[in-house]
Amino acid sequence: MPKFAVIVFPGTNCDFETVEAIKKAGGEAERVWYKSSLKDFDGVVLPGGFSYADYLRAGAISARAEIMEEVKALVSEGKPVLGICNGFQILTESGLLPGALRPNKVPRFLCKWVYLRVNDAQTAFTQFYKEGEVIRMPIAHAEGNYYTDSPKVRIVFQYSNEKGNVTEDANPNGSLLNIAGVSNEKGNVLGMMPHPERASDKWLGSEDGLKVFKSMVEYAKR
Ligand SMILES: NC(=O)CC[C@H](N)C(=O)O
Repeated sequence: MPKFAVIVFPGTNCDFETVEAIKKAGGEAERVWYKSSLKDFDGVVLPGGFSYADYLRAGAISARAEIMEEVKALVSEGKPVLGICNGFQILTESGLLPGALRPNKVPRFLCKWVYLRVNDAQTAFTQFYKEGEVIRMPIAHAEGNYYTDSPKVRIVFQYSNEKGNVTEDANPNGSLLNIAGVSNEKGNVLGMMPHPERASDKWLGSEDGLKVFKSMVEYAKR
């Protein structure tokens, strides 16, 4: 069974839920304090929260922690690395994903349910979805306004309406092309602002996020 490290920085707050979601998806998972080592793990999840209180820019300080060098090594070995919300911010700040997450267009914290269109079902985290599938998950962020000028990016999730139309109305934060999640060219690093772990059981209001973890667990078995 593949084993995942869920890295905990000072201020991380979605680590327990993320561990539960990975276990439900059939993997093993452990919370790993950022001063530890990543030996013996088949993949990594950087969960959400407010690491270092979003000081300077969200994710900027965590991105410079020593453990991120180990994360980079795992990425080059082809292992799956998922960043959720603050984790996505850490991935862009560390250069593991292109682009940046700027303050929301309306500069305040947004907490609400959104619809997403799956644009790329070929990554390590989306192989169990269908291209064009519409899924529902919560967002909770102040700095989720994604921008990039890099062509080396795969658009994985886009904010859409219920029918899957990628419209301006459906864009909560001003992201370029309604981008909610991107991966690297190889498809083994995914960053996403919506929270799949908060949509991983019916009693949470949706289990549409579970396939992110199921896909990742399956990919890590290879
Ligand atoms: N839920 C989160 O991970 C929040 C991320 C970050 N602290 C922000 O507000 O943008």
